[in-house]
Amino acid sequence: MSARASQRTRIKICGLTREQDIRDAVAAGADALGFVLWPGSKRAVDVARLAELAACVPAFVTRVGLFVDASAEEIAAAAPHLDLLQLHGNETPEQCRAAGRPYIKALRMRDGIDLDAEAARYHDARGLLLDAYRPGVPGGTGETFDWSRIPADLPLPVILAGGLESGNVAAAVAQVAPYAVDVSGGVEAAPGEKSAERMQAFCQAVRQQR
Ligand SMILES: O=C(O)c1ccccc1NCC(=O)[C@H](O)[C@H](O)COP(=O)(O)O
Repeated sequence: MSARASQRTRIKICGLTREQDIRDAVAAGADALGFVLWPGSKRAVDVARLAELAACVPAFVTRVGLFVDASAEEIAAAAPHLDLLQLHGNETPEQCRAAGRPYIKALRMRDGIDLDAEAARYHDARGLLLDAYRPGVPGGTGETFDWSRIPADLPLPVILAGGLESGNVAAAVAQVAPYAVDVSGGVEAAPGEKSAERMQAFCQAVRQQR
């Protein structure tokens, strides 16, 4: 599927830690919800908490588990509560495949990254999530990157991430026409605590554009 297909933009809200935030995100119109299984995150949940939160997600909303260089055992323990993996570390294509689950590969936009080559390496990914690069920080930086660096004809769906919020997401969608947008810090009241108003504003801004 072309990353720039003319269809509605999917919305993923990442870093959910509270049941009410899940209800508010779904009411706002989120298509997918992300749960951070990396213990180093301010938004981390363990598998027991993931199980509780995942049980609150209604049908037809995708439960995405975010991992950073996790072991196969760690992924397998969480997988029963997830629909999709988001592999956000330095996982090789072989490690991604070894998880045996549908996955999206997060790529941080370091200088010189060749997205066409990365798309070929991760050809069986369900999409490429493109995020800002800050050395030593695996993700959730709240920073944008230069969207003009994204080739127009990538062969995988593009999930645009990094520093999006209600004030810039319409411009991002207009410029990149991604398959989906991903937001975490831009819809928070505090780390790990989403704001119903900010999620509403974000989803409305996306919908007004495409
Ligand atoms: O959220 C984190 O703490 C995190 C930690 C390690 C890897 C990824 C992490 N978050 C990723 C995301 O929340 C999103 O996929 C994306 O990076 C957007 O984040 P933001 O810039 O805050 O909107």
